[in-house]
Amino acid sequence: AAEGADLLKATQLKARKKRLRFQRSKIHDWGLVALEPIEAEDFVIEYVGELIRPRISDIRERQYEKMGIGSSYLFRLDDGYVVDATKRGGIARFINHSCEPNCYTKVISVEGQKKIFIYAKRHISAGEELTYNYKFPLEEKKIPCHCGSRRCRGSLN
Ligand SMILES: Nc1ncnc2c1ncn2[C@@H]1O[C@H](CN(CC[C@H](N)C(=O)O)CC2CN(Cc3cccs3)C2)[C@@H](O)[C@H]1O
Repeated sequence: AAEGADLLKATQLKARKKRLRFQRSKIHDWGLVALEPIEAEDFVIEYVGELIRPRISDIRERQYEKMGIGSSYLFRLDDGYVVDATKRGGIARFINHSCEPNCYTKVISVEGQKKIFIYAKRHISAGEELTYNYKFPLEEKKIPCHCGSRRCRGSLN
């Protein structure tokens, strides 16, 4: 019964899929833009990728670095697991970071499978670029942030 409810919930989330477009970003390379207004707390999109164990993600991260695809499309979960959208991923992987984001992410277990859902933090107008806080861990080597928001922290990590 619980499984069914989860599945139903996930399906309902899917049903309200928003019209989004992948295009050049003012923040970095490519980004995702809302083609229609999105209400606060609305479900926007799922961050689809492969769920991989911590060890595998370390190996892949080194691989991606070597292949020069820069910071990969790895979305780290709190328990160390990672959703890797590099090879098999949805367009959510193009959402950029902002220090004042208009979206936020939630990890929900659907039938025991962890999924990353992205919701609107506030009303988003058509034409706005979607952003969420990457919450990267602090590092020595800084990635400068170009979110352009007034309270920008200056770096992603
Ligand atoms: N507020 C920000 N300020 C500066 N840089 C940002 C910001 N927010 C995202 N970033 C960059 O974007 C990567 C996250 N990327 C999100 C989409 C990206 N815009 C894209 O076009 O692919 C995914 C990674 C995978 N990499 C492939 C590459 C494409 C071009 C050079 S490397 C980018 C991050 O790791 C950053 O390097």
